[in-house]
Amino acid sequence: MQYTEIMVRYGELSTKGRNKKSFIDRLGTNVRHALHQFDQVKVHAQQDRLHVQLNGADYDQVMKQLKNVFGIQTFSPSIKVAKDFAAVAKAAEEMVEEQVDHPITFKIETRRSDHHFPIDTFEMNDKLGGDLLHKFPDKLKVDVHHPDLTIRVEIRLNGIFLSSETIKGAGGLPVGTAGKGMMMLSGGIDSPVAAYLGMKRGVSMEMVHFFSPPYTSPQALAKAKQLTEKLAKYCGHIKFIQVPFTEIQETVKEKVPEGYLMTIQRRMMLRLATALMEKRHGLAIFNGESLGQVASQTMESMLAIEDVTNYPVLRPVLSFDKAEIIKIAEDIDTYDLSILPYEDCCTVFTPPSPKTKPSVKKARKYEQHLDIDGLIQRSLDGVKITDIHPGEDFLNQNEDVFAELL
Ligand SMILES: Nc1ncnc2c1ncn2[C@@H]1O[C@H](COP(=O)(O)OP(=O)(O)OP(=O)(O)O)[C@@H](O)[C@H]1O
Repeated sequence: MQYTEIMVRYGELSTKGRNKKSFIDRLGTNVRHALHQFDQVKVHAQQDRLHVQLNGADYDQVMKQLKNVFGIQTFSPSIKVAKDFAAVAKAAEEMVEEQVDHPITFKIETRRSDHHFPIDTFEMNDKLGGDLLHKFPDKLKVDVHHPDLTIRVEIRLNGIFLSSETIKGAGGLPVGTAGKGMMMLSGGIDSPVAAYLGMKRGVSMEMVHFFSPPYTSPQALAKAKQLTEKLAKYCGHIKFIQVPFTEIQETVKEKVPEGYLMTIQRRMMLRLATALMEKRHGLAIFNGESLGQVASQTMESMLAIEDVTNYPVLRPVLSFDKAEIIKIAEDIDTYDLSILPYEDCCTVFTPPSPKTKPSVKKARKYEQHLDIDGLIQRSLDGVKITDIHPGEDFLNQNEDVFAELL
């Protein structure tokens, strides 16, 4: 079928009242970004729908990219024909010929925004339905309630559009409409899922990754970058901020009682994320914590850790079970990467029995022995930022070393 455009239906954003225009504009920009490799494609973001004019581009390839754009409810490959019944009938016949190879039920669903067109919706349904029944008596039967195939006809000012498939989009809100967030990305299973869910609600994420050479290897860093690459397809590109954490961890280990090692390390991470956010104009910190999953993920622990920041700390997977998180990780293709063997900076310095109910008072007291400002500043001085795009390869540069680990 020579489709001429993909018709895109908006999701939740159509209910956003005054903000609707900026949401639609942002979605248009995001779709243009996602389709930038198709030179001939033109994107028109209008009030009720977004139209992707193919101008000869491969519709399958275009739809594959569209599936990753948040803010899209559904989309349909469509064919534009002249405003003339014979042209409509010809295109509908071609659709049936191509898509129907055994007897099915069908209906025609017409919408008419051009009220000057002489055939109204009822007449079009009737006439086109009759035409198809006449042409395919053995293949088609009408069922207006639960048809196997619905042929949609839209009569608009600039032409008549026919479509028969409705494909589910990624849902959510366009990335960028909720502002910028700093995602604490570890390389485990949970934080990439949390990043995905945050982006799905319109957050433009920057990844913050703490690494501790020589306790953590270059592969652990490469893995976090590769996870970022997997997520970049939802927004075009993502800034990856790698933050050296060795000196902080060594100092904390030396000076803080074992039960509070993890709490103080997390407080330091949060201080760093806060400093980066202030510099980079973010609005909230995101992490992959799920309530009760491990010692640091109790409410007491969250309270003791969040004590060091005034920014919201958002946890998109807070109430999910591990199995539910894994299911999303599999769906977004981060799971296999996340379970590769690696040593996270937290795992290396995790005490055998961290406090599950640390107190804010004690955490503050133990930190009195640390040069907090100096440690934070030296870590910030070593920050490196990379812009990561879909398709980039970080792991295979380390293939041999990985093979040894497996
Ligand atoms: N090296 C790191 N760099 C950045 N963030 C980290 C790092 N380690 C932990 N975090 C953040 O702290 C959260 C909790 O980490 P923790 O290791 O306790 O839990 P987890 O359940 O294993 O999470 P994940 O599967 O995301 O690693 C992570 O989800 C992540 O947001």
